[in-house]
Amino acid sequence: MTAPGVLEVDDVTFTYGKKTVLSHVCLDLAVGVTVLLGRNGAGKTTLIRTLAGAARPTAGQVRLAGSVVDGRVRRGRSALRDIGWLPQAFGYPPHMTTREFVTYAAWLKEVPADRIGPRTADALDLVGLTEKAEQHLRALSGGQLRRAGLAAAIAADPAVLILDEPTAGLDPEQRDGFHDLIRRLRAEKTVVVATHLLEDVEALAGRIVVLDAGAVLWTGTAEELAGTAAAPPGLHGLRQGFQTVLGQDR
Ligand SMILES: Nc1ncnc2c1ncn2[C@@H]1O[C@H](COP(=O)(O)OP(=O)(O)OP(=O)(O)O)[C@@H](O)[C@H]1O
Repeated sequence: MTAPGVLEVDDVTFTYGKKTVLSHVCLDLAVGVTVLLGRNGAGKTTLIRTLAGAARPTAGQVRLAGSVVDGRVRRGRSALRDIGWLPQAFGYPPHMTTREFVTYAAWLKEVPADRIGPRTADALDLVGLTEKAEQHLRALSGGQLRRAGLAAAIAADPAVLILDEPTAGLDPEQRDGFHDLIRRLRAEKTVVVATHLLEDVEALAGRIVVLDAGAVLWTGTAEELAGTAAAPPGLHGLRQGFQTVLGQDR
């Protein structure tokens, strides 16, 4: 039996027609933060969608606590209920209030009726949107909207939280706020963050998985990444390390 919260990626391959976008990806994602780092087009979003059960692998499986994550209900309880997902861009009903949006997300994830109110309140509190709870989503700023999306993703208190480029397009202050939030969640959840920003890697630490051309090229810590370029940790060292790791592919 796998440890609770471990998302197993077992030899996952994904193709669009003849184009292979993920190739034999194997990962065990455990409690804490794992950063999926890769250049544009490396396959991060495709892997994220596969982890979230939004895309079914062409071959291989994703499993959570032994249940296959593919959108189908197995043994009466879908693994998807335990997975929260914040896509890069998400559609939202502009006339819904923030509270209605998060409440709806909790309902979709089948949170028991008497728990929906408290869970929604907790999620809004965690992302700092309690004061905006009765505002329409269309009135929120980009950063607030992203936080509303995060509140929706955590509304059912999932064991796994999957975030696709959560800090893209945010200003430095909003980005710091998001990093703080993720650091708070990582103690008890399996958090997977796809990014191409080394600032995210530096702020979130955790485990790094470098994805390139659809394959896992390297895994390790931030210190180890900088170490591949014999550089000290820090943004500059991470950049040098990332380039060194990518260069090893050629
Ligand atoms: N619907 C699709 N049909 C065909 N090819 C696709 C489709 N979606 C993505 N791809 C291709 O799959 C590859 C991986 O894309 P993906 O979006 O997963 O990468 P990414 O690492 O998330 O990139 P980015 O950082 O730019 O978001 C790219 O070459 C992309 O062009």
